[in-house]
Order: sequence, then structure tokens, then C-alpha cells
Amino acid sequence: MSGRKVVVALGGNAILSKDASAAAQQQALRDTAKYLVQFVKQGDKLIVSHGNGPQVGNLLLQQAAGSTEKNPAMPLDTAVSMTQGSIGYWMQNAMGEVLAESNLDVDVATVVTQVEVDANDKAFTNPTKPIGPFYSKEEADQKRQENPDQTFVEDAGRGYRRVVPSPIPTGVKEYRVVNALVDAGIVPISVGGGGVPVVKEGNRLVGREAVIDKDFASEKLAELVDADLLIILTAVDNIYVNFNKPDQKKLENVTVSELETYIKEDQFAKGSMLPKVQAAIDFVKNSNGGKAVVTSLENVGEFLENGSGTIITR
Ligand SMILES: Nc1ncnc2c1ncn2[C@@H]1O[C@H](COP(=O)(O)OP(=O)(O)O)[C@@H](O)[C@H]1O
Ligand SMILES: NC(=O)OP(=O)(O)O
Repeated sequence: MSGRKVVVALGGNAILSKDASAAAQQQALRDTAKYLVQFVKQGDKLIVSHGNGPQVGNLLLQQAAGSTEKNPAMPLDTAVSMTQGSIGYWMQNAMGEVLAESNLDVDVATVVTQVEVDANDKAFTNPTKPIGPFYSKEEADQKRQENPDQTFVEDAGRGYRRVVPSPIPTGVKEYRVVNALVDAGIVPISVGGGGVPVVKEGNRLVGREAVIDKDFASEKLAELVDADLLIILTAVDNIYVNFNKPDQKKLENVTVSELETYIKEDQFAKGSMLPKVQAAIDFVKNSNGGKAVVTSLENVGEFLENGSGTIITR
């Protein structure tokens, strides 16, 4: 099948594993680009989105470390836009190389994207989105003392991390730009890092200090551009029930109502698989017959070949 409009949301492992240097992230994205180019090769209209949790947290630390009165640290909304730019540059560069190797004359362009949120979203008073590096308990306690306005929580048994507000996206300001690029045969990179959070104040869009979940932002974008497929790529080939237990079961073709039952059974970890499942459900419910897919980057070929992965339909 070809000519489908496909929004692909890239998980953390597509950009950064352990080494946060620019060179290592660029190398990871060259590997990632090889998988993404398979969509272009088979004629799909590709739109790419990505996370920024580790990168934006690291950037805030760099900003704080170098800040002076004449050279002030940038606020979080601006930092999100900076990561859209840096990760977008790496991805354009990597995709360009792999497309050229495949003799495909296709351009890739990053759209700095503003994503609308509700100023009264309860998330603004309840930070949940982990950003930046992991700390030991002692380091987190010290950070709390040094920065009383910042919140640090334990992240799934892996250590402590700073958390920031993560409001629900209600609109994507530049979705028509994304559509125009797709129509021109260009691969857009959009809603990077979940998009820059903005709230409407009359004719102005005003930035807010938050980090939107990239799976929710990708879902909203997929709805607005009338995509056929929302593909959420992460570190696992499938969604599982009883994940990591001896009786774990792989989900292959699953309906929205089946997933809703599994959510009630607490099958999906909050802050990792649950937002992906919720984004997939929202897209299938709100789109014009669209499907959602959760699988790994490494399984993209198998998905394109024989539909392997978790496929969510009405
Ligand atoms: N029920 C489940 N099925 C599959 N994976 C699950 C489940 N519950 C939790 N996970 C974990 O969620 C991870 C995906 O979340 P996360 O790593 O936060 O996403 P991202 O790839 O966007 O960075 C998977 O790699 C897996 O370890
Ligand atoms: N913005 C966002 O969701 O980033 P991560 O996927 O890196 O957490």
C-alpha cells in the first residue's frame, strides 16, 4: 500500500541512549533515519515527531550553569523551541544522508511548532513530566535544597529526575504548514518535544513553562492533518498485557474497547506505556477511520512487510 499519510512519533531510544554528546545523538539518528526512509521508499507521506525529555532537561542545566545578568538563562518554552531546532537539524541532516544513499530526491524540513494548551490545565500545578538526567536520592535531595521551586521524583525504579508540568495539547498552530509541506512532497518534522506549549490570549500565543508529551502532541497533529496512520515507535515491538510477568501476552490486533478494559486493569505503566495507549485510542476514536500502531524502530520493516506490531483499530 502507498500514498498513506503517516505520522511517526519517535521514542527516546531513537535519539539518545547513554551518551548525550551531539556526535552520539547524531549517530543514533543516522541509524533511526534508515528505518524511517523505508516509509518514503514505499511511497508513504511521512511526518516525523520526536521527544526531548533528556535533551531539554540537559539544556536547562547548561543554561542555569552559564547564566549571568547580561546573559540570562532562557525559560522552558524557549528551551523546548531550541531542542526542536537542534534535534530537527540532526534529523534533517541524517535523513538527507540516508535519502541520498537511497537515490531518493526528497527534502526534509523542521517546523518550529507551537502547541496550544489550556491555561487552566491542572497539570500546571502538578508536574509529572521527567526531564534531564537521573540522580541518586542524595543528589535529588541536594537539588531540592538548591532549587526549592523544582520538583524531583523517583522515575520507575531507575533513579530520581526533575519533573515539570505536562498539559494536554488542544491544538497545533502550524498544522496547515505541515500539510502544505506534505503536499509538496517534503518530509516535515513537527511537534518536536511535544511542541512549544502556548496559551491563547486574544491574538497572541504566549509561551508557558511546560513540556508536552510527544505522543499526545503527535496524536493531535495526526488528527488535524487527517493522517491515515499514527505510528508510535518505542523500545518494544508490541504492547503487552501482564508485561514482564511469566504470563505476559503480546497484543497484535486490538480494538479501542479491549484497550480500555486493559487500562481499567492497570496493565500499562503510567508515564511510559499508558500515554502511548491513550494517544492511540484518541487517534482511532477521533480520526476518519485512521489506525494507530505501537511498535519498535527495529520492527518497522516487519510492520511494513507483514503488519507486525500492535495495531489498534475501532
Ligand atoms: N504493558 C506494557 N507493554 C509494553 N511495554 C510496556 C508496558 N508497560 C510499560 N512498558 C514499558 O514502556 C516503555 C515505553 O515507554 P518509554 O520508554 O517511556 O517511551 P519512549 O520510547 O517514548 O521513550 C517500553 O519500552 C516498556 O519498557
Ligand atoms: N516531550 C516528550 O514527550 O519527550 P520524551 O518522549 O523524551 O519524554
